[in-house]
Amino acid sequence: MTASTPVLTIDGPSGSGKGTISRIVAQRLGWHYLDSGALYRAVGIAAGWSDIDLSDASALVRCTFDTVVRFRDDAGGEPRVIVNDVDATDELRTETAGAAASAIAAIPEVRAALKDRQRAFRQLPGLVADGRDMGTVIFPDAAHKVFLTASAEERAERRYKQLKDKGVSVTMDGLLREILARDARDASRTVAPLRPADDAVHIDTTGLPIEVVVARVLDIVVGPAP
Ligand SMILES: Nc1ncnc2c1ncn2[C@@H]1O[C@H](COP(=O)(O)OP(=O)(O)O)[C@@H](O)[C@H]1O
Ligand SMILES: Nc1ccn([C@H]2C[C@H](O)[C@@H](COP(=O)(O)OP(=O)(O)O)O2)c(=O)n1
Repeated sequence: MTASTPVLTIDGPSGSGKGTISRIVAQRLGWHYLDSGALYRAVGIAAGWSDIDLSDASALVRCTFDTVVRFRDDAGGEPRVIVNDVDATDELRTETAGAAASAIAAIPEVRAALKDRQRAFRQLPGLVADGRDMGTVIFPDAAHKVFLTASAEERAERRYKQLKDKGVSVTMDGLLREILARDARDASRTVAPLRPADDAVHIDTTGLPIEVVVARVLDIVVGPAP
């Protein structure tokens, strides 16, 4: 990692479009991509595989050190995520994994254990980093910072469509409740809470098509398209 390697941080709540926008922008810029939420999700599901209780902080910290996460490109699709040699991509995207990740992410030692692993993604020619504390804690010196939001209703609707397309059976009411609960937990924890960096550009994506958000973010990094 070098401090001179450019970083674009994209933080925001669940369903604001961080992953989608980050992946497209990283591809257009030819930069690396860090999905930091996948690391927390991976520890959450690895803890589940080992029957570790989500209230057992010391076992969760050991599990964080023991969990090996690898990202494998999938020819333009969503990268596959390999957890301890198992392709866990589909299990990682479930709301159960998201809730487990949010719970373990409130443990300061778990966050500390993942810090260097996240910073190691900072490699030339540049990095797009997506999460909750990318601009505030992991890459506070990033040259470009974005904070994405959207109304909770629209975020729940996006997640509903996304999960329905994958054949997962969910209800809008249940998803909205889960999103609001996760927002509250991520924003209220004492360590690295979900909040915009002071120097982040806010983009409210409610009603904005993906391509418009991508263009605004690219504009922040490289200036307006000719
Ligand atoms: N601006 C947008 N308008 C409509 N749908 C969007 C927009 N941004 C993202 N989506 C869709 O919403 C879903 C959740 O997006 P995702 O990138 O996974 O959000 P996050 O990483 O913030 O949780 C995906 O199905 C994605 O295609
Ligand atoms: N940098 C990060 C990334 C994720 N987390 C925690 C908090 C989130 O609710 C969970 C899951 O994050 P993830 O970005 O994968 O979830 P969404 O795609 O936004 O629904 O992990 C975190 O605390 N810090």
